Amino acid sequence: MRKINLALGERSYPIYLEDGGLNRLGYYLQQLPLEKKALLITDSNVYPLYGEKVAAVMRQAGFQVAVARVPAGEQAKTLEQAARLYDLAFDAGLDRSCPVVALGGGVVGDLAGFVAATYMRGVPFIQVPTTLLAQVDSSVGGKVAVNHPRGKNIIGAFYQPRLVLIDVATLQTLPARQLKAGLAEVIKYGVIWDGEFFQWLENNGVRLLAQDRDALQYVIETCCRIKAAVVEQDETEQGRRAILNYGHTVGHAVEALTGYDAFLHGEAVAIGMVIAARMAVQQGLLGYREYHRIKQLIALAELPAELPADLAHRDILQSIYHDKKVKGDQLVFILPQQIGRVGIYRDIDEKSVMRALKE
Ligand SMILES: NC(=O)c1ccc[n+]([C@@H]2O[C@H](COP(=O)([O-])OP(=O)(O)OC[C@H]3O[C@@H](n4cnc5c(N)ncnc54)[C@H](O)[C@@H]3O)[C@@H](O)[C@H]2O)c1
Ligand SMILES: O=C(O)C(=O)C[C@@H](O)[C@H](O)[C@H](O)COP(=O)(O)O
Ligand SMILES: [Zn+2]
Repeated sequence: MRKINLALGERSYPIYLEDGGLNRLGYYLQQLPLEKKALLITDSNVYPLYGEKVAAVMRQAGFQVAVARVPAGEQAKTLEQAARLYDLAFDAGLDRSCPVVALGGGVVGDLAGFVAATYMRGVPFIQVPTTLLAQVDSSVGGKVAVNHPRGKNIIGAFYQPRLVLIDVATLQTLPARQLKAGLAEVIKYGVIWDGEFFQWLENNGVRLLAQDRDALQYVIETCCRIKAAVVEQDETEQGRRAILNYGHTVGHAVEALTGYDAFLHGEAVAIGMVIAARMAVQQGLLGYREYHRIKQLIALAELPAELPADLAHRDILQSIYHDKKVKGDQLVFILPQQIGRVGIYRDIDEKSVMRALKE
């Protein structure tokens, strides 16, 4: 078992990385000051795989467990689903010391986290991520949210979990497309933070596609350490944390404009990362060779790199104005300066955006 401690002043929480760790969730929960009633939130795909096993482990640890299933996929990240989960929390008799446990990918984690943050103004929240994307990104750092028809993650909070338990064994059942989508956020860390990690990915990416356990463990731990370091510097994204949004300015627009359906989050972010890198070249910030390396690694991960032809660039531009990084009428982009370092640019004009959207 590997452990990372994410420290935010007096508040800190453990991130456990343990192959087969689902079996020890009860033990980890017993280390926390929790009342013994819990709401376990999962989705329709994850429940048959792990739901009852995790509920049994929690019951062996003395918890009364109510299990809630939401539909699988992005469409579940809504206020309507949150309202249904509040009812279930009431029915289960949860008080303010009773945990909400998220068992699933980033959608379950964001939705369950939003419910935990707002039910009775906040109850303990436990993250048990089961996709690569959730294990390397969404389960760490406290961003929780639901979508609004007019934008991604528009209704949410910063709400840290008490505990994150990452069991790489759960990735064995993850569909290949979902694994690849998680690689987008993995590649992101190489571009924004660690050029040597990026180079490791260039040399070992195929091992990840083949679900090489050691490679996955190394990547998950590396990404969690990077995310923890960034969140510790700027928990509520007043500045530096925005670098974790690299690729998301256009990525979120692609998701919203295609109905949160045609592209998985990681796929949309991959497109956004290439466009931001192209913009960096056009702005004279990044060399063409580095841009090409980013495009090549995204291709190695079998991720999309360009916008769908039927997506109007004007619509993307309009959607970007809803981005949460926007201040006033300033468009904000996270642009690579080299592989391993990005800058936050608040002075990007519409003409530059339209130029970068073109291949
Ligand atoms: N809060 C954050 O910091 C943060 C970071 C990145 C992404 N996100 C959000 O995360 C979401 C994307 O998360 P995701 O990519 O995990 O998608 P997801 O939660 O939709 O899961 C992907 C699919 O895989 C299934 N699944 C999950 N675990 C499985 C397993 N072990 N075996 C088989 N099937 C499994 C799910 O049922 C779903 O159908 C987006 O909404 C994005 O906005 C949030
Ligand atoms: O944790 C962060 O900060 C991130 O930006 C991580 C992103 O990968 C993630 O998709 C996040 O939900 C996007 O943040 P948002 O504030 O643009 O919704
Ligand atoms: Zn993301």
